[in-house]
Amino acid sequence: MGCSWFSRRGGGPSEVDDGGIASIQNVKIYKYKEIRQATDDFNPHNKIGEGGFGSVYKGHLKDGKIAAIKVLSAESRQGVKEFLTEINVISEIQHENLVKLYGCCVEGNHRILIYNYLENNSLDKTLLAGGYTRSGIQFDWRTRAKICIGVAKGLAFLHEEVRPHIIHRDIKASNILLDRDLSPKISDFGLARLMPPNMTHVSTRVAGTIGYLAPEYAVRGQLTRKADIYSFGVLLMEIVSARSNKNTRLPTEYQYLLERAWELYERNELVDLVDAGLNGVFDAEEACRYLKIGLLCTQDSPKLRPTMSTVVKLLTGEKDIDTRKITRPGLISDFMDLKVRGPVVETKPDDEVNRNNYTNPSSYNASSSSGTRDNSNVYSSGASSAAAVSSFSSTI
Ligand SMILES: Nc1ncnc2c1ncn2[C@@H]1O[C@H](COP(=O)(O)OP(=O)(O)OP(=O)(O)O)[C@@H](O)[C@H]1O
Repeated sequence: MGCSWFSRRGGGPSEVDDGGIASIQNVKIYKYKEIRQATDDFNPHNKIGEGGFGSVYKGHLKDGKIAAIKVLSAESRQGVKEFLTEINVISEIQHENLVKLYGCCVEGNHRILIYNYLENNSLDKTLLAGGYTRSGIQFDWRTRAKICIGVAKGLAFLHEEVRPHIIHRDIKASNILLDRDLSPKISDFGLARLMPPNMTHVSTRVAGTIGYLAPEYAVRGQLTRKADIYSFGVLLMEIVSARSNKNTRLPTEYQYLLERAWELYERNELVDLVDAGLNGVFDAEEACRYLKIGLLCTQDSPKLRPTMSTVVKLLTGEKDIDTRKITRPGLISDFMDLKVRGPVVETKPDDEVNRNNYTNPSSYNASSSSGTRDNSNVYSSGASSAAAVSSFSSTI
Protein backbone atom coordinates (compact mmCIF):
# COMPACT_ATOMS: atom_id res chain seq x y z
CA MET A 1 0.00 0.00 0.00
CA GLY A 2 1.72 3.20 -1.13
CA CYS A 3 -0.22 5.62 0.95
CA SER A 4 -1.93 5.86 4.27
CA TRP A 5 -4.47 8.01 6.01
CA PHE A 6 -2.93 10.43 8.38
CA SER A 7 -4.85 9.37 11.44
CA ARG A 8 -2.32 6.64 12.15
CA ARG A 9 -4.12 4.16 9.94
CA GLY A 10 -1.90 2.20 7.54
CA GLY A 11 1.48 3.25 8.97
CA GLY A 12 2.67 6.43 7.24
CA PRO A 13 6.10 7.98 7.76
CA SER A 14 7.25 8.13 11.34
CA GLU A 15 6.96 11.93 11.63
CA VAL A 16 3.22 11.77 11.25
CA ASP A 17 2.89 9.93 14.53
CA ASP A 18 3.80 13.15 16.33
CA GLY A 19 1.19 13.48 19.06
CA GLY A 20 0.82 17.24 18.49
CA ILE A 21 -0.75 16.63 15.12
CA ALA A 22 -3.00 13.76 16.01
CA SER A 23 -6.10 15.85 15.35
CA ILE A 24 -5.36 15.97 11.63
CA GLN A 25 -7.43 13.30 9.99
CA ASN A 26 -8.28 14.01 6.41
CA VAL A 27 -4.95 14.11 4.67
CA LYS A 28 -3.78 11.19 2.64
CA ILE A 29 -0.05 10.68 3.10
CA TYR A 30 1.89 9.25 0.16
CA LYS A 31 5.22 7.55 0.54
CA TYR A 32 8.10 9.24 -1.30
CA LYS A 33 8.78 5.90 -2.99
CA GLU A 34 5.32 5.90 -4.55
CA ILE A 35 5.74 9.46 -5.80
CA ARG A 36 9.09 8.56 -7.35
CA GLN A 37 7.50 5.61 -9.09
CA ALA A 38 4.51 7.67 -10.19
CA THR A 39 6.75 10.23 -11.91
CA ASP A 40 9.35 7.75 -13.17
CA ASP A 41 11.85 9.22 -10.72
CA PHE A 42 10.82 12.79 -11.55
CA ASN A 43 11.65 12.21 -15.19
CA PRO A 44 11.84 15.57 -17.04
CA HIS A 45 9.49 14.10 -19.65
CA ASN A 46 6.80 14.05 -16.98
CA LYS A 47 7.37 17.65 -15.95
CA ILE A 48 4.33 19.72 -16.88
CA GLY A 49 5.11 23.05 -15.30
CA GLU A 50 7.21 25.21 -13.10
CA GLY A 51 5.69 27.77 -10.79
CA GLY A 52 6.76 29.96 -7.92
CA PHE A 53 6.31 27.08 -5.51
CA GLY A 54 8.34 24.50 -7.41
CA SER A 55 8.05 21.97 -10.23
CA VAL A 56 4.90 20.15 -11.27
CA TYR A 57 4.97 16.58 -12.66
CA LYS A 58 2.29 14.39 -14.16
CA GLY A 59 2.20 11.03 -12.41
CA HIS A 60 0.29 7.76 -12.33
CA LEU A 61 -0.55 6.72 -8.81
CA LYS A 62 -0.85 3.10 -7.71
CA ASP A 63 -4.59 3.39 -7.27
CA GLY A 64 -4.92 4.26 -10.96
CA LYS A 65 -5.43 7.98 -10.52
CA ILE A 66 -3.54 10.46 -12.65
CA ALA A 67 -2.11 13.25 -10.52
CA ALA A 68 -0.39 16.60 -10.79
CA ILE A 69 2.50 16.33 -8.36
CA LYS A 70 3.82 19.62 -7.06
CA VAL A 71 7.29 19.34 -5.55
CA LEU A 72 7.66 22.34 -3.28
CA SER A 73 10.95 24.17 -3.54
CA ALA A 74 13.64 24.28 -0.88
CA GLU A 75 12.27 27.50 0.62
CA SER A 76 9.20 25.65 1.76
CA ARG A 77 10.95 23.40 4.23
CA GLN A 78 8.34 23.95 6.87
CA GLY A 79 8.22 21.70 9.87
CA VAL A 80 6.09 18.59 9.49
CA LYS A 81 3.53 19.79 11.98
CA GLU A 82 3.01 23.24 10.42
CA PHE A 83 2.97 21.77 6.93
CA LEU A 84 0.36 19.17 7.78
CA THR A 85 -1.79 21.66 9.65
CA GLU A 86 -2.00 23.81 6.53
CA ILE A 87 -2.53 20.80 4.30
CA ASN A 88 -5.35 19.65 6.51
CA VAL A 89 -7.07 23.02 6.06
CA ILE A 90 -6.62 22.96 2.29
CA SER A 91 -7.82 19.38 1.91
CA GLU A 92 -11.10 20.12 3.65
CA ILE A 93 -12.01 22.82 1.18
CA GLN A 94 -13.84 21.14 -1.64
CA HIS A 95 -15.93 22.62 -4.42
CA GLU A 96 -16.49 21.69 -8.05
CA ASN A 97 -14.56 24.77 -9.16
CA LEU A 98 -11.52 24.18 -6.97
CA VAL A 99 -8.69 21.79 -7.79
CA LYS A 100 -8.90 18.77 -5.53
CA LEU A 101 -5.96 17.95 -3.30
CA TYR A 102 -5.51 14.18 -3.06
CA GLY A 103 -2.85 14.31 -0.38
CA CYS A 104 0.78 15.01 0.28
CA CYS A 105 4.18 13.50 0.87
CA VAL A 106 6.18 14.72 3.83
CA GLU A 107 9.20 12.51 4.26
CA GLY A 108 12.51 13.94 5.40
CA ASN A 109 13.04 17.21 3.56
CA HIS A 110 10.45 16.44 0.91
CA ARG A 111 7.26 18.48 0.81
CA ILE A 112 5.09 17.35 -2.09
CA LEU A 113 1.44 18.02 -2.90
CA ILE A 114 -0.62 15.59 -4.92
CA TYR A 115 -3.54 17.08 -6.86
CA ASN A 116 -6.19 15.89 -9.24
CA TYR A 117 -4.72 16.15 -12.75
CA LEU A 118 -6.67 18.45 -15.08
CA GLU A 119 -6.51 17.36 -18.70
CA ASN A 120 -6.86 20.69 -20.46
CA ASN A 121 -4.12 22.72 -18.84
CA SER A 122 -4.30 26.30 -17.61
CA LEU A 123 -5.98 29.30 -19.25
CA ASP A 124 -2.67 31.08 -19.81
CA LYS A 125 -1.30 28.12 -21.77
CA THR A 126 -4.44 27.66 -23.85
CA LEU A 127 -6.83 30.57 -24.35
CA LEU A 128 -4.23 33.30 -23.77
CA ALA A 129 -1.53 31.50 -25.73
CA GLY A 130 -3.21 31.45 -29.08
CA GLY A 131 -6.54 29.75 -28.36
CA TYR A 132 -7.65 27.10 -30.81
CA THR A 133 -4.63 27.38 -33.08
CA ARG A 134 -2.17 26.54 -30.32
CA SER A 135 -4.17 24.34 -27.95
CA GLY A 136 -6.78 22.77 -30.19
CA ILE A 137 -9.42 23.80 -27.67
CA GLN A 138 -12.47 25.55 -29.06
CA PHE A 139 -13.14 28.44 -26.69
CA ASP A 140 -16.51 29.45 -28.10
CA TRP A 141 -18.60 32.05 -26.32
CA ARG A 142 -20.66 29.53 -24.32
CA THR A 143 -17.48 27.83 -23.07
CA ARG A 144 -16.02 31.17 -22.00
CA ALA A 145 -19.20 32.16 -20.18
CA LYS A 146 -19.15 28.79 -18.38
CA ILE A 147 -15.51 29.32 -17.39
CA CYS A 148 -16.18 32.83 -16.07
CA ILE A 149 -19.18 31.70 -14.02
CA GLY A 150 -17.35 28.63 -12.68
CA VAL A 151 -14.35 30.66 -11.51
CA ALA A 152 -16.69 33.22 -9.94
CA LYS A 153 -18.53 30.46 -8.06
CA GLY A 154 -15.29 28.90 -6.82
CA LEU A 155 -14.06 32.25 -5.56
CA ALA A 156 -17.43 33.12 -4.00
CA PHE A 157 -17.18 29.81 -2.12
CA LEU A 158 -13.71 30.64 -0.76
CA HIS A 159 -14.77 34.17 0.15
CA GLU A 160 -18.20 33.63 1.57
CA GLU A 161 -18.78 30.02 2.56
CA VAL A 162 -15.51 28.71 3.93
CA ARG A 163 -14.92 29.80 7.53
CA PRO A 164 -12.73 31.67 8.06
CA HIS A 165 -13.05 33.15 4.59
CA ILE A 166 -10.11 32.54 2.30
CA ILE A 167 -8.45 35.25 0.27
CA HIS A 168 -6.80 33.47 -2.64
CA ARG A 169 -4.35 36.32 -3.32
CA ASP A 170 -3.16 34.99 -6.66
CA ILE A 171 -6.13 34.80 -9.00
CA LYS A 172 -4.70 34.76 -12.53
CA ALA A 173 -4.94 32.81 -15.77
CA SER A 174 -2.19 30.31 -14.86
CA ASN A 175 -4.11 29.36 -11.73
CA ILE A 176 -7.26 28.46 -13.63
CA LEU A 177 -7.11 24.88 -14.85
CA LEU A 178 -9.57 23.16 -17.17
CA ASP A 179 -10.87 19.62 -16.88
CA ARG A 180 -11.91 17.31 -19.70
CA ASP A 181 -15.22 19.18 -20.12
CA LEU A 182 -13.54 22.59 -19.92
CA SER A 183 -14.99 23.23 -16.48
CA PRO A 184 -12.67 25.59 -14.63
CA LYS A 185 -10.90 24.76 -11.37
CA ILE A 186 -9.04 27.30 -9.29
CA SER A 187 -5.64 26.05 -8.16
CA ASP A 188 -3.13 27.17 -5.53
CA PHE A 189 -5.67 28.32 -2.96
CA GLY A 190 -4.12 28.19 0.48
CA LEU A 191 -0.78 27.34 -1.02
CA ALA A 192 1.17 30.48 -0.29
CA ARG A 193 0.39 29.76 3.33
CA LEU A 194 2.86 26.90 3.18
CA MET A 195 5.70 29.30 2.55
CA PRO A 196 7.68 30.69 5.44
CA PRO A 197 7.06 34.46 5.81
CA ASN A 198 10.67 35.31 4.97
CA MET A 199 10.60 33.46 1.66
CA THR A 200 12.54 35.50 -0.84
CA HIS A 201 11.72 34.00 -4.24
CA VAL A 202 8.23 35.43 -4.00
CA SER A 203 9.39 38.28 -6.27
CA THR A 204 9.21 36.11 -9.39
CA ARG A 205 5.65 35.20 -8.53
CA VAL A 206 4.64 38.78 -7.97
CA ALA A 207 6.37 39.85 -11.17
CA GLY A 208 4.09 37.57 -13.15
CA THR A 209 1.10 38.80 -11.25
CA ILE A 210 1.48 42.56 -11.31
CA GLY A 211 -1.28 43.20 -13.82
CA TYR A 212 -3.73 41.40 -11.55
CA LEU A 213 -2.84 43.25 -8.37
CA ALA A 214 -5.36 45.63 -6.86
CA PRO A 215 -3.73 49.04 -6.36
CA GLU A 216 -4.46 49.19 -2.64
CA TYR A 217 -2.78 45.81 -2.17
CA ALA A 218 0.17 46.57 -4.43
CA VAL A 219 0.82 50.01 -3.01
CA ARG A 220 -0.37 49.87 0.58
CA GLY A 221 -0.40 46.14 1.18
CA GLN A 222 -4.08 46.18 2.13
CA LEU A 223 -5.18 42.62 1.62
CA THR A 224 -8.91 41.93 1.64
CA ARG A 225 -11.26 39.84 -0.44
CA LYS A 226 -11.67 42.91 -2.63
CA ALA A 227 -8.10 42.41 -3.87
CA ASP A 228 -9.12 38.99 -5.21
CA ILE A 229 -12.20 40.56 -6.79
CA TYR A 230 -9.99 43.05 -8.60
CA SER A 231 -7.84 40.16 -9.93
CA PHE A 232 -10.98 38.32 -10.99
CA GLY A 233 -12.11 41.42 -12.92
CA VAL A 234 -8.83 41.45 -14.85
CA LEU A 235 -9.15 37.71 -15.54
CA LEU A 236 -12.72 38.17 -16.76
CA MET A 237 -11.60 40.74 -19.33
CA GLU A 238 -8.76 38.43 -20.41
CA ILE A 239 -11.20 35.58 -21.03
CA VAL A 240 -13.58 37.73 -23.10
CA SER A 241 -10.79 39.35 -25.11
CA ALA A 242 -8.41 36.33 -25.21
CA ARG A 243 -5.48 38.58 -24.46
CA SER A 244 -3.24 39.08 -21.44
CA ASN A 245 -3.65 42.09 -19.23
CA LYS A 246 -0.42 43.41 -20.66
CA ASN A 247 0.76 42.82 -24.20
CA THR A 248 3.96 44.61 -25.15
CA ARG A 249 3.64 43.52 -28.76
CA LEU A 250 0.76 45.93 -29.25
CA PRO A 251 1.15 49.67 -29.86
CA THR A 252 1.73 51.48 -26.54
CA GLU A 253 -1.81 52.83 -26.25
CA TYR A 254 -3.28 49.31 -26.53
CA GLN A 255 -0.85 47.47 -24.24
CA TYR A 256 -2.81 47.56 -21.00
CA LEU A 257 -6.10 45.71 -21.18
CA LEU A 258 -7.80 47.65 -18.39
CA GLU A 259 -6.89 51.04 -19.83
CA ARG A 260 -8.10 49.91 -23.21
CA ALA A 261 -11.36 48.62 -21.73
CA TRP A 262 -12.02 51.92 -19.97
CA GLU A 263 -11.31 53.91 -23.13
CA LEU A 264 -13.67 51.76 -25.18
CA TYR A 265 -16.32 51.83 -22.45
CA GLU A 266 -16.26 55.63 -22.48
CA ARG A 267 -16.66 55.63 -26.24
CA ASN A 268 -19.45 53.04 -26.03
CA GLU A 269 -17.34 50.69 -28.16
CA LEU A 270 -16.66 47.95 -25.63
CA VAL A 271 -17.65 45.30 -28.15
CA ASP A 272 -14.38 46.00 -29.98
CA LEU A 273 -12.52 44.36 -27.12
CA VAL A 274 -14.21 40.99 -27.62
CA ASP A 275 -11.87 38.37 -29.11
CA ALA A 276 -11.82 38.67 -32.88
CA GLY A 277 -11.10 34.92 -32.94
CA LEU A 278 -14.77 34.32 -32.14
CA ASN A 279 -15.45 35.50 -35.69
CA GLY A 280 -18.44 37.46 -34.54
CA VAL A 281 -20.17 34.35 -33.18
CA PHE A 282 -21.08 35.54 -29.70
CA ASP A 283 -23.84 37.24 -27.78
CA ALA A 284 -22.67 40.86 -27.98
CA GLU A 285 -24.94 42.11 -25.21
CA GLU A 286 -23.70 39.39 -22.87
CA ALA A 287 -20.02 39.82 -23.79
CA CYS A 288 -20.24 43.58 -23.14
CA ARG A 289 -22.01 42.88 -19.86
CA TYR A 290 -19.10 40.64 -18.84
CA LEU A 291 -16.62 43.39 -19.71
CA LYS A 292 -18.64 45.88 -17.65
CA ILE A 293 -18.60 43.46 -14.73
CA GLY A 294 -14.82 43.32 -15.21
CA LEU A 295 -14.75 47.11 -14.93
CA LEU A 296 -16.93 47.01 -11.80
CA CYS A 297 -14.62 44.47 -10.17
CA THR A 298 -11.59 46.64 -10.89
CA GLN A 299 -12.94 49.90 -9.53
CA ASP A 300 -10.27 51.88 -7.74
CA SER A 301 -12.17 51.99 -4.47
CA PRO A 302 -12.50 48.46 -3.02
CA LYS A 303 -15.91 49.44 -1.66
CA LEU A 304 -17.25 49.94 -5.18
CA ARG A 305 -16.35 46.39 -6.21
CA PRO A 306 -19.19 43.87 -5.86
CA THR A 307 -18.83 40.77 -3.69
CA MET A 308 -18.21 37.51 -5.52
CA SER A 309 -21.73 36.20 -4.89
CA THR A 310 -23.05 39.37 -6.53
CA VAL A 311 -20.62 38.85 -9.41
CA VAL A 312 -22.09 35.37 -9.95
CA LYS A 313 -25.58 36.89 -10.14
CA LEU A 314 -24.42 39.62 -12.52
CA LEU A 315 -22.77 37.07 -14.79
CA THR A 316 -25.76 34.76 -14.89
CA GLY A 317 -28.12 37.68 -15.49
CA GLU A 318 -29.94 37.10 -12.21
CA LYS A 319 -29.09 40.67 -11.31
CA ASP A 320 -28.75 43.78 -13.50
CA ILE A 321 -25.65 45.94 -13.57
CA ASP A 322 -26.10 49.49 -12.43
CA THR A 323 -23.88 51.15 -15.03
CA ARG A 324 -24.00 54.43 -13.10
CA LYS A 325 -21.66 52.76 -10.64
CA ILE A 326 -18.90 52.20 -13.19
CA THR A 327 -16.12 54.75 -12.89
CA ARG A 328 -12.55 54.62 -14.11
CA PRO A 329 -10.86 51.43 -12.86
CA GLY A 330 -7.89 51.52 -10.50
CA LEU A 331 -4.84 51.22 -12.67
CA ILE A 332 -1.53 50.04 -11.40
CA SER A 333 0.19 52.23 -14.00
CA ASP A 334 -1.02 55.24 -11.99
CA PHE A 335 1.35 54.11 -9.26
CA MET A 336 4.32 53.06 -11.36
CA ASP A 337 6.48 55.87 -10.05
CA LEU A 338 5.66 55.13 -6.41
CA LYS A 339 8.04 53.10 -4.31
CA VAL A 340 6.31 50.86 -1.88
CA ARG A 341 7.11 50.56 1.77
CA GLY A 342 6.74 47.52 4.03
CA PRO A 343 5.76 46.17 6.44
CA VAL A 344 2.27 45.84 5.24
CA VAL A 345 -1.15 45.36 6.74
CA GLU A 346 -2.85 42.14 5.81
CA THR A 347 -6.42 43.23 6.19
CA LYS A 348 -8.91 45.95 6.83
CA PRO A 349 -11.26 45.66 9.81
CA ASP A 350 -14.02 44.03 7.78
CA ASP A 351 -11.74 41.30 6.57
CA GLU A 352 -9.73 40.33 9.56
CA VAL A 353 -7.46 37.30 9.47
CA ASN A 354 -8.15 34.67 12.06
CA ARG A 355 -6.58 31.38 11.18
CA ASN A 356 -7.51 29.66 14.38
CA ASN A 357 -11.22 29.75 13.82
CA TYR A 358 -11.28 27.73 10.67
CA THR A 359 -14.27 25.45 10.37
CA ASN A 360 -14.95 22.79 7.82
CA PRO A 361 -17.19 24.23 5.10
CA SER A 362 -19.11 20.97 4.98
CA SER A 363 -20.16 21.56 8.58
CA TYR A 364 -20.86 25.18 7.81
CA ASN A 365 -24.26 26.14 9.04
CA ALA A 366 -27.01 26.85 6.59
CA SER A 367 -28.02 30.21 8.01
CA SER A 368 -24.65 31.58 7.02
CA SER A 369 -25.03 30.60 3.41
CA SER A 370 -28.22 32.58 3.23
CA GLY A 371 -26.12 35.69 3.23
CA THR A 372 -25.16 36.44 6.81
CA ARG A 373 -21.57 37.61 6.90
CA ASP A 374 -19.16 36.95 9.68
CA ASN A 375 -16.44 39.28 8.68
CA SER A 376 -14.29 38.56 11.67
CA ASN A 377 -12.89 35.39 10.18
CA VAL A 378 -10.76 35.64 7.09
CA TYR A 379 -8.01 33.22 6.27
CA SER A 380 -5.49 34.79 3.96
CA SER A 381 -3.95 32.20 1.73
CA GLY A 382 -1.11 34.54 0.97
CA ALA A 383 2.48 34.32 1.99
CA SER A 384 3.74 37.42 3.71
CA SER A 385 2.12 40.29 1.91
CA ALA A 386 4.97 42.44 3.17
CA ALA A 387 7.38 40.24 1.24
CA ALA A 388 5.15 40.33 -1.81
CA VAL A 389 4.73 44.04 -1.81
CA SER A 390 8.30 44.97 -1.03
CA SER A 391 9.49 42.72 -3.83
CA PHE A 392 6.82 44.25 -6.02
CA SER A 393 8.48 47.62 -5.55
CA SER A 394 11.69 46.22 -6.90
CA THR A 395 10.04 44.87 -10.01
CA ILE A 396 8.17 47.97 -11.20
N1 LIG B 1 -3.70 19.99 -11.20
C1 LIG B 1 -3.05 20.21 -12.36
N2 LIG B 1 -3.40 19.56 -13.47
C2 LIG B 1 -2.76 19.77 -14.65
N3 LIG B 1 -1.74 20.64 -14.80
C3 LIG B 1 -1.34 21.33 -13.71
C4 LIG B 1 -1.97 21.16 -12.44
N4 LIG B 1 -1.37 21.99 -11.56
C5 LIG B 1 -0.42 22.66 -12.25
N5 LIG B 1 -0.39 22.26 -13.55
C6 LIG B 1 0.51 22.73 -14.60
O1 LIG B 1 1.70 23.20 -14.02
C7 LIG B 1 1.90 24.59 -14.32
C8 LIG B 1 2.58 25.28 -13.15
O2 LIG B 1 1.65 25.37 -12.09
P1 LIG B 1 1.92 26.20 -10.79
O3 LIG B 1 0.61 26.39 -10.11
O4 LIG B 1 2.99 25.54 -10.00
O5 LIG B 1 2.55 27.53 -11.30
P2 LIG B 1 1.91 28.82 -11.97
O6 LIG B 1 0.48 28.96 -11.56
O7 LIG B 1 2.21 28.77 -13.45
O8 LIG B 1 2.77 29.95 -11.33
P3 LIG B 1 2.74 30.46 -9.84
O9 LIG B 1 3.32 29.40 -8.98
O10 LIG B 1 3.58 31.69 -9.92
O11 LIG B 1 1.31 30.73 -9.48
C9 LIG B 1 0.49 25.11 -14.65
O12 LIG B 1 0.54 26.22 -15.49
C10 LIG B 1 -0.13 23.90 -15.35
O13 LIG B 1 0.25 23.87 -16.70
